[in-house]
Amino acid sequence: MSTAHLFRPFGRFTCRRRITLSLPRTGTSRSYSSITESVEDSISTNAESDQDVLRKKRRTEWKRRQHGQTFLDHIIVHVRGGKGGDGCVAFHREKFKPYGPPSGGNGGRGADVYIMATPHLTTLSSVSPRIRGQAGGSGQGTWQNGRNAPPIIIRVPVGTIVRELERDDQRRSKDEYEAEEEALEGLEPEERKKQLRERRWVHYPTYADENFERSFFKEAERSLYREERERRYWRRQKAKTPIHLDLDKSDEPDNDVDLNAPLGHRRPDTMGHLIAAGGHGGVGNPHYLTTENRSPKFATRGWDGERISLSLELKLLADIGLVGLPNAGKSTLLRALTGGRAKTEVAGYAFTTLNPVVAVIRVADDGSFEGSDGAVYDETWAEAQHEKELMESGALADALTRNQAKAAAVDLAYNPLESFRFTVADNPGLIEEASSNIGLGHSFLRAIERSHALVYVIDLSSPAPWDELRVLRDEIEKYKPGLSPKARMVLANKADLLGGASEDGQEDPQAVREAREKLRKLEEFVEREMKAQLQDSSGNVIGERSLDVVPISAKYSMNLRKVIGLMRQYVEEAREGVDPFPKSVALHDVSK
Ligand SMILES: Nc1nc2c(ncn2[C@@H]2O[C@H](COP(=O)(O)OP(=O)(O)OP(=O)(O)O)[C@@H](O)[C@H]2O)c(=O)[nH]1
Ligand SMILES: [Mg+2]
Repeated sequence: MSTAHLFRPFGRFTCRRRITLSLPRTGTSRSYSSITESVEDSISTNAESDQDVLRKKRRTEWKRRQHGQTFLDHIIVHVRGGKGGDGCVAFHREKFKPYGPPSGGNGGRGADVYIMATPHLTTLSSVSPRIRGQAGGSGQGTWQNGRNAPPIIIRVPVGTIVRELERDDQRRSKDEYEAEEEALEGLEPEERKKQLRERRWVHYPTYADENFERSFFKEAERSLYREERERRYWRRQKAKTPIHLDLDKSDEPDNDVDLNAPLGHRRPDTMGHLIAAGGHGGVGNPHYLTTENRSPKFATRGWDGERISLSLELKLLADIGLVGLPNAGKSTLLRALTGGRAKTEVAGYAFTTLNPVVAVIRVADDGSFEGSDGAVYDETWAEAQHEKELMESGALADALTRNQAKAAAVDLAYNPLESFRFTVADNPGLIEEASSNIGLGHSFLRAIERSHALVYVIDLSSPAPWDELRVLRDEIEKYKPGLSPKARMVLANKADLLGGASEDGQEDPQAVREAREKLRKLEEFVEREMKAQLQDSSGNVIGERSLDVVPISAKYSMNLRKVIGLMRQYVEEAREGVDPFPKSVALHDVSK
């Protein structure tokens, strides 16, 4: 290849070696030169026409619709605590005791709803969008109280941010009081009063009208409404400080206690964080027994549980996050680093990647990795097209299927002794003014917020790659101040396009000089303007760190060993001293 001059100081490989295109599904490979014409033909004829770009876009969208539900990183959940059970109106009956005392039991408590971070989950897709706590059991005669409903635990992956939706948020569902108001809306005052009473009181059969006339009942009703006003006041106070939890640590208990064990069995200390309390049970008629009223014929119904709407947002945990403008080649790089295993779409238009994709990189003892065989990673569409052509021409008729290949344990699979693994997140492209919600906005950057290190991917073939870097740094800093010093490396991608490669592989000395000059300028810029300030825990600046600049070609898998080596070093440094199995209870930050 004509770009050897750029990589020479960085990598060990020889750039003139034969590059082969391996097709991961079949294992067939053939010389790169023999397939380039067909691939290039298809690119040149297809890339130009708008219709084809549109077709590719439609295909990506179709794929997203097909597979989009398997991974969820944001969901709105409407939660209801269980309703309390109703109190009971009953009188004790016994032989020779015609007028026994009131004996109605109290209702049981409705289910509380908890949220718990667990390391066993990786996506929010198992969380149901509507969660309803079970109602408490109703009280019964002979002083039998109703059963308390078992609590519900919503399990979410570690790294989930839980936010209660604000009162003015359109997506919020009604709380318990608003729901009642809505049900009574438009009713005549008399009818409204009747319904309100119906929702609060249980009467001894046929005694309802008589109860309403009695002063005991009126007194009880006044005191109930007083209590309710108080409750409503506290509920409003509570809503002023919405729930905001950053579940960064596992809440799972240490031992093997069964969280779903029936009541009465030993329970762990923590069930996570209480987010919606169940309603209290109503009280039975003995509660209203006084010296004046010896046979109260009414009891109260259970209270509604709390209703809240939560937004759950998952911050992915990738060790390294790739950040770059659209079309810089981030997805191509991720595919190259994983030997094509990372299923992330690659195409020549902006915003191909719409969701973050996290892939695991496995590194062997000798520094090799799955993509280190020098394969070519073209646009996914072009590869699929090529594979289709091979299929149609019958070239794959005798090829082993994936399962056969596995069974035969042929050396198609990358299977060396793995010595280190880490995760890398590919992100949608970031553009200038993303903070003003231009392009895809910033929302996806949460995926890399918890990364140990960030890596900028820029297009070296663009006229001024340093401008790209400036935009990226500023946007990241705008998104979260203090995030940009996490950047450790600048990958100058598409280096293969520089150097004036001609058909016969000859280098153009003038173009080579220009390419070298451009790289040098980029390095100078990084050294001058991109230095990261290192701070100690109390915020004092303790030094500066320069970023590594590595020219690569993601498409032709060039210089990637060097990249892997550096990434490994960053991850090792960051993991040092970090407890791999943090266990403490997550913060409950209600300050917002
Ligand atoms: N010549 C050359 N082309 C490359 C290289 N890396 C990526 N490309 C091409 O650049 C285009 C964009 O690549 P992607 O990997 O989809 O870029 P991206 O940064 O993921 O883009 P978005 O997902 O839109 O943000 C595709 O046509 C790739 O084939 C490279 O090293 N050399
Ligand atoms: Mg992409």
